[in-house]
Amino acid sequence: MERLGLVGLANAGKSTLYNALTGSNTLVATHPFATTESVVGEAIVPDERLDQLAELHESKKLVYAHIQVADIAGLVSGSSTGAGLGNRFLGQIREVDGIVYVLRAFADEQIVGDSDPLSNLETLELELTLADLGSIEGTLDRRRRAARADKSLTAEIEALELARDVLAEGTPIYRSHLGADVLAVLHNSFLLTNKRVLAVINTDEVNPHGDPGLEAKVASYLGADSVVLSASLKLESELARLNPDERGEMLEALDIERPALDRIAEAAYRALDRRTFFTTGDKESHAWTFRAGSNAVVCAGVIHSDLARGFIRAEVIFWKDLLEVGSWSKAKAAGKLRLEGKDYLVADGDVLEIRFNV
Ligand SMILES: Nc1ncnc2c1ncn2[C@@H]1O[C@H](COP(=O)(O)OP(=O)(O)OP(=O)(O)O)[C@@H](O)[C@H]1O
Ligand SMILES: [Mg+2]
Repeated sequence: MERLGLVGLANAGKSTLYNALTGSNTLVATHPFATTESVVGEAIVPDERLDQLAELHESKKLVYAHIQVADIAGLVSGSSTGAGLGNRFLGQIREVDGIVYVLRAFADEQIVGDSDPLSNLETLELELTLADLGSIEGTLDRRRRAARADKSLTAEIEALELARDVLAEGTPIYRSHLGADVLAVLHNSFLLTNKRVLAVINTDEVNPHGDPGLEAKVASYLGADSVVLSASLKLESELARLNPDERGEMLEALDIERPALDRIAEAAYRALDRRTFFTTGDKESHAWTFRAGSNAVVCAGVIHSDLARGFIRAEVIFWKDLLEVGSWSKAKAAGKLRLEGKDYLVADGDVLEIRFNV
């Protein structure tokens, strides 16, 4: 399962977000470095399409997609050289597939820390970039030594040098414009900045909608297709604890259309290139996760390896079309189910039934 790491300065609100996303109860405290060991939990990726499909078929069970979330110890300026909790948590960041920068914008004199999201972001990026620079220089040394006996390493060394130059300028790999061939080489280097990033600006409770101008600044800093969201994570964590009725009332009173948590989970899922197909019926409606660009056999294998092994064909209808027709059996009777073969590229939102024989 894909894992998202929450990265931020001490007291930025990472554990608050972690608890809200995963329904956990990890320590949230006003003192910095409350989190010393990273913890990993699972967050539901809410999906209204699944809700509607389940309603249509009166499914007894609903299974949402999930992503893993890791709460990581706070960074400080100098972390890459061992300050604060130092290098320990850098290893924890290495293990995640994508990073959520938690940027503090809320002000509270009782809680130490800087409330300027852009300067938060600069500090965080610099630490990750310096850590990458150190590790890539180590790799380069080793590869150069190995290359004396093995000329086939020349191309790899050139790619590493390009990445080193980018990092030395203070630019993280994710906004470096390095070519795909270089990125492919870097894949083996387990860098911290060679990952997808998202940013969450953690606002004051009185201002849950945030500041669009600030959001735009953070987005332009992070680069063209970056995702930046604003939320008061304290408020969100309180909302997450309410029952659905109370939550609905509260959201309405605060004029919040969708909880930020839902938007964060969904944006992270998409940023990690995850997509969803569904299976649905009276027993169960199920959201299955696949990597964007997968074909029907690969998706069949997500459900069960037997379905991939014995794949014959897939019956497919887009979720919206299924809702319009009224049910799977009506869609079948009306000839609205498409028959697709192994190579069919499954679309986000497709409803599938796999025909197979083992
Ligand atoms: N939007 C907010 N408004 C006001 N207070 C907040 C907000 N978000 C978090 N806090 C408070 O800030 C403090 C620090 O939060 P939290 O423990 O989640 O930070 P953290 O990033 O996990 O810190 P650490 O790096 O020390 O583990 C807590 O007291 C929390 O209640
Ligand atoms: Mg914490």
